[in-house]
Amino acid sequence: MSRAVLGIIGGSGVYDLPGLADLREEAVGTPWGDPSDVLRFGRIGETSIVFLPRHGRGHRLSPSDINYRANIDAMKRAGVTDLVSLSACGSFKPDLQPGLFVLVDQFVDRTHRRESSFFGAGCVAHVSMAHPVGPGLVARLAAAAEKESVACRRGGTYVCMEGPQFSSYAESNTYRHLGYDVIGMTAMPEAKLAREAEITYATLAMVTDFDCWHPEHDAVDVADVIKVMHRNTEKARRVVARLAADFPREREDCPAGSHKALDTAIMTAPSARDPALLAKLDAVAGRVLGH
Ligand SMILES: CSC[C@H]1O[C@H](OP(=O)(O)O)[C@H](O)[C@@H]1O
Ligand SMILES: Nc1ncnc2[nH]cnc12
Repeated sequence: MSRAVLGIIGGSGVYDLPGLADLREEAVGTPWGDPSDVLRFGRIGETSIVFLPRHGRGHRLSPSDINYRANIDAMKRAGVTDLVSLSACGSFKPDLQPGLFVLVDQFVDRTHRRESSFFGAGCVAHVSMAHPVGPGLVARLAAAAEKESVACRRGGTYVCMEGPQFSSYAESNTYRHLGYDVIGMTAMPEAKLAREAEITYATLAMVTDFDCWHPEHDAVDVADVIKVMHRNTEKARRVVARLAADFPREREDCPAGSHKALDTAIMTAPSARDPALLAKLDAVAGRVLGH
């Protein structure tokens, strides 16, 4: 058993987490480069919290320029066991309206210019992404939203596009006809890297717009997203505060296997492993590599 530490990654419009007790900031370096910002450490009740704004304070980083590996590695170094990702998203369903929160349970990765694995030449690993979010963490988020009377839908598929431009009408309709629920630009490779790092992950997707497919709504622009996020941010913070207040002291085993994702994932024979890559994997894979 290990002590539970709750990580929060803030997305568009969520650049801080007010109300953390014992707040301190630390620039955490990683072998993969610098995370998007300093990590903010604190506590809500007895639960340790680590907060990171994924685009950096002031929203300096575009989705394609975020160093997702550094962000997840830094969270791992900070001891994070469970990670909640807050994300603005567009909706493909008439009943998933702006203002609604969606606890997505599947992702489709359409990104193409991001580093999406800690592993590679010299240490090859294949983790399962069949069930990318932690069901226990999702259940806790759903309970927190309910207690805070924040409207929240459980389940849904988030398609992650490269961006930074929003989708064309043809793309939007294609995703809609494929049955996807929401669209954003950041959950991938974040969720994949969290799984490789054996961190339990969940996305709280906050609907801000109908992208550009809806005949009764204008095509999304940044002003729409900001307007809705101004209303969403306070709700998201309340859900996080409630989640933290009710969080267990010890890390719970994840039914999706996040806590032991690397048990059977590494293919490369010990004798064929690259010492330089193994050194970089000290935090992410230290449990199985014996660092
Ligand atoms: C400002 S609209 C597009 C932007 O918003 C979402 O960011 P995040 O997931 O970090 O909340 C979307 O993925 C885009 O990065
Ligand atoms: N329609 C949309 N497409 C991609 N990312 C988004 N973030 C918020 N709304 C979005």
